[in-house]
Amino acid sequence: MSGGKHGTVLKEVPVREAIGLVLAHDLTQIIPGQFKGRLFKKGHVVAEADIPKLLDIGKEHIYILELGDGELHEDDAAGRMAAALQGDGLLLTEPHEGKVAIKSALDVPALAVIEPSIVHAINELGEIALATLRTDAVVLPGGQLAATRVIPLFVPEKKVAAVEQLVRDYRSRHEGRGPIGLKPLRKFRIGLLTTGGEVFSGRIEDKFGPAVSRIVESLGSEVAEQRFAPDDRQTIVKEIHYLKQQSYDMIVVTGGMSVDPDDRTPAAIKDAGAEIVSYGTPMLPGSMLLMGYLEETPIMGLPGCVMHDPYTSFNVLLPRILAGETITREDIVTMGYGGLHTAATWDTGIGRQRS
Ligand SMILES: Nc1nc2c(c(=O)[nH]1)N[C@H]1C(S)=C(S)[C@@H](COP(=O)(O)OP(=O)(O)OC[C@H]3O[C@@H](n4cnc5c(N)ncnc54)[C@H](O)[C@@H]3O)O[C@H]1N2
Ligand code: MOO
Repeated sequence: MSGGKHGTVLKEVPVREAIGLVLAHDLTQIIPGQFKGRLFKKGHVVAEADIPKLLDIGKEHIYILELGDGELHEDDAAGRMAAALQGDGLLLTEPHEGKVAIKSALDVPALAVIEPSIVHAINELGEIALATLRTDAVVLPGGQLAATRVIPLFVPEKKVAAVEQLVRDYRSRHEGRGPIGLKPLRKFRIGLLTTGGEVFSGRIEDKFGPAVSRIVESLGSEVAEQRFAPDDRQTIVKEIHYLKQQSYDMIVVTGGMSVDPDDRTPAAIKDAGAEIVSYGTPMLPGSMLLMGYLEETPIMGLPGCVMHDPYTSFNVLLPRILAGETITREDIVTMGYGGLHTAATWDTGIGRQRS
């Protein structure tokens, strides 16, 4: 018998003597490659047939728990933290093994909007955990963006009250908005201009159109029209003006973004009258990307890598634009830190070395 700080009583009972007793928490089974999840639910009354299953998952003893004053069971604590964090467009799962998932309730993709300082302050409290995606990550319909978790089987209620207070304070400073939220992506109709003499003449098949469409459609938007131009500055300018005339929500120009004499796109985007936020983006792949605005219309120049690299600066910026954000020079500048995606790394093993 061991007493918790606030009078909680935890009693260890050998599994073979536990028939008829009530489980104090969910019990997890893991079969690598096949299953990880709850084998027994909190509150389950142990029956004789359960004994071999309990022994199979390594349980020689089970806990009988009597919570003291001022303490919360892991499931209740995780549930209360998640409830404090819940806001528009979010839904919570049932507490499970001391954990609650916070998911998107939206039927469109959305941008995660997460305040890191509050996440840090909550985790600073200890014994409880809040894990989130990084802010600006894309959350698909029904996708998860955060989870609350309690580390011990029971925690002082005042820890949970401290989380609730942190979130309340944040909300009062931000018109009721919580530190974890979603910005739905709008459905954009995009005008696409593909440059390159080798494509224009039919020498090679266009691979940019399908690549851009796939990315754009995965976020719920569409390429409404695709035009083609040779590597001629005046023609590219004329085509950009044509797309602007059609009132598309955004203009994307592909190819001709680097340093060859035939790379006319950046100069043409400027000549078309665009305000250039940045030509050059400190991220690899996608360093030759251009971000600008033609009046209020976002315009991007996409380098060749977008055709064949699965994750480039286009994947970082496009969701933010679809969420209605205006990209600033500072947004571009800060992409360099953490922006190297071409190296083979130990944690993913999926990167490739490029020159
Ligand atoms: N000396 C340097 N070389 C390169 C630099 C650099 O800064 N200095 N930058 C590199 C980076 S980063 C990229 S990305 C690539 C590509 O840049 P571009 O956007 O200028 O691409 P292009 O030169 O127009 O074409 C490259 C390659 O891709 C083919 N292509 C282009 N468009 C299409 C299309 N619609 N469908 C199919 N294939 C297409 C094109 O035929 C070329 O083979 O430059 C690096 N090099
Ligand atoms: O713009 Mo390049 O893409 O860095 O590969």
